[in-house]
Amino acid sequence: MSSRVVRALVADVDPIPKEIIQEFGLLHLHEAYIGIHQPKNAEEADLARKRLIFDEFFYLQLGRLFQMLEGLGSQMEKDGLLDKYSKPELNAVYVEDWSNLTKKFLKALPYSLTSSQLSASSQIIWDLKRPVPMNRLLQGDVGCGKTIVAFLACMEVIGSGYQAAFMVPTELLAIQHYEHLLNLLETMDEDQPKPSVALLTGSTPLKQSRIIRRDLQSGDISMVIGTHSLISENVEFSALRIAVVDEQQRFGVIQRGRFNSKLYHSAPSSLSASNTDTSSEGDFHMAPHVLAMSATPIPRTLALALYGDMSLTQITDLPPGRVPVETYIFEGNYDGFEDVYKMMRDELEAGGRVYLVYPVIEQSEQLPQLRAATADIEVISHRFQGYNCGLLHGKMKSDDKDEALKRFRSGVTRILLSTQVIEIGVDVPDASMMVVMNAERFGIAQLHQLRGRVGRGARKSKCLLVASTTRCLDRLKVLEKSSDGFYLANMDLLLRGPGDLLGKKQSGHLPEFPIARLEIDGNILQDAHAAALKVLGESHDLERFPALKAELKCKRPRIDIAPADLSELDPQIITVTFCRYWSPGLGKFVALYESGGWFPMITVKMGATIKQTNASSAKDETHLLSTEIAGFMDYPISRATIGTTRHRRAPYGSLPNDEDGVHGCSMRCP
Ligand SMILES: Nc1ncnc2c1ncn2[C@@H]1O[C@H](COP(=O)(O)OP(=O)(O)OP(=O)(O)O)[C@@H](O)[C@H]1O
Repeated sequence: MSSRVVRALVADVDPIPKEIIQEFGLLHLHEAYIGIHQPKNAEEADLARKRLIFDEFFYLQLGRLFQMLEGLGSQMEKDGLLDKYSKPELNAVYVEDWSNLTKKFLKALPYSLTSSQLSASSQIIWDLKRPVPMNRLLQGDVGCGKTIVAFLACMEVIGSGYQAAFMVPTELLAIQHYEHLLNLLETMDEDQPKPSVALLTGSTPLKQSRIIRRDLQSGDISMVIGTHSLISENVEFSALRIAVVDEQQRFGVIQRGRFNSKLYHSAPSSLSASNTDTSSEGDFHMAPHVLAMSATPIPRTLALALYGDMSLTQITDLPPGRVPVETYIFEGNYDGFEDVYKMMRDELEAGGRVYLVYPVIEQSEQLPQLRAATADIEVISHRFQGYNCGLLHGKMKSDDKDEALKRFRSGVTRILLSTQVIEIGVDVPDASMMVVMNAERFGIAQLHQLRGRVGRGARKSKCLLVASTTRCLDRLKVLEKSSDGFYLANMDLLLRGPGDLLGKKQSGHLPEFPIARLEIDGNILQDAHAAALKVLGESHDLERFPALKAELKCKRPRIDIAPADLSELDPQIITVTFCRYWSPGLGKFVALYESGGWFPMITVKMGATIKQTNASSAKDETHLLSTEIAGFMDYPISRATIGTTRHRRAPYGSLPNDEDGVHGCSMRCP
């Protein structure tokens, strides 16, 4: 059968331009089809496979970039976008041209930025000065100093009179960042008005949170740090210009995207008096810039496949003076624990501070082999008399958690028994030892994160991983050998595949690749990305490559657009509702859009604002889903196609919640 099909193939079927085929050493598509079915030798089979994989990646990258270009107005913006992706190093604003506030903040830091931090900040500030919303992922190994880069970005927009929001996944982290920022602002020169900063979390008392919300709306507060409370509907900003999402892998695409509905409408606030900003009136209705930060390094291949529509910035160096954490693996038997306790005692006697990390808070009958934090505190206190022990876990009240961390930070407690609640972001530079109980319960990337809680100061630090059985020792050994998060992530990718590495939440957003395997085909993906940039660089709208354009169109989801009454549509405010199942019973729905792919693109009329609100006739579920679409609005928005749509499963990926392959996406006028 297959040989008959192969014989019937027309030779001239290749939509990819000849120059790309030559430059990237590809087989012609016809040869690839023959080669994959009837290879003459292994080399030909390999080349055929490479070509077919290239196509899988190429159309994905081309589709995303094409969508992004479509969303931009002028030729200059389009050139700018392609330039940004092809030569990111050229798009940087040097320190002299940062806003006065940012420069003063930089000057007040107790250290100099590393070269990676400086170049990341310069690239981000370049983006902030453009009238197109930034969508950037800042990656780096644990403890590399991403927070300060994000703070600088916030200062830049505040210095230009706008507001900044900084969202983190836990309260503990929110408090830590808040206090850190206040300390830094404290040391700044007095002659400059200082930004007012607020902390908003689920535990903020109602009265206080009302005041904060009022001041955010009026513009009296320039920056807010908090948990996902920041994206709740009742938080409104007067001029939100940047949303920083720390530890972005903890938030879904949906939550990140919610910032997009917090468009800014009003003129810049009081701090703009001293600004050097070049923003124009044209960005009046712009969605905020989004700076996502990821502490679990993701191999570049995966990042491209996952976030092909985001600019990527990596911090590749660590602050000077860091000594790599020494890692030791122990078996959790009697001798193993005696060795561990001995090392702990030595560390404490030498003035160090120790984290003990447990997989569970309380002992469980089902899993008696797991050591539990609360159950162990007596044992440890007894064993290490003379050293105060503290307890920290997710079930404690917010104030108690904060207090426990403060006591550890100040050295009142020298041993902190904790769960993985400390895994992300906790920064106690004097902590010098970490012991992880039942270490086999944690993934490699997670252990690397945990280990990153020590070795953050100049003191030499150690990490002791205690495994329950000998069987698990080998898997943990990779941590003994390497302290490079990118290397470990690559190992994880190779050993366990992208699904396990990313976890369910993130890997659900990976497109499907029938032939390619991300863990081994990363080079082809990079080539495909470069090829897509090249093609679009030569012809933004692909008019010069009609066969390619036609092919791309076939690869996008098919959409039937029903006619709708446009007369009532206010082009300034359009409400978007996303229904898993399209239902004509939901009232007068109009609109949505013409393309899809892995992320559907929402296109709205020039100058229009998408405001996401609750559709009045919608039930709860619809409302919930209505917020999901916001997650896809990471694009500059410029054009509208009005109608009601249904589309089939995207051939190169699927939409979240794509259970039956049929979606309805609707846009509704208010
Ligand atoms: N250039 C620098 N020189 C010296 N210390 C620095 C520098 N940059 C940051 N630091 C310090 O390094 C520590 C780690 O920084 P930060 O908390 O920003 O790391 P991070 O990248 O967010 O890491 P993690 O993901 O582990 O939380 C902090 O104590 C910070 O003050």
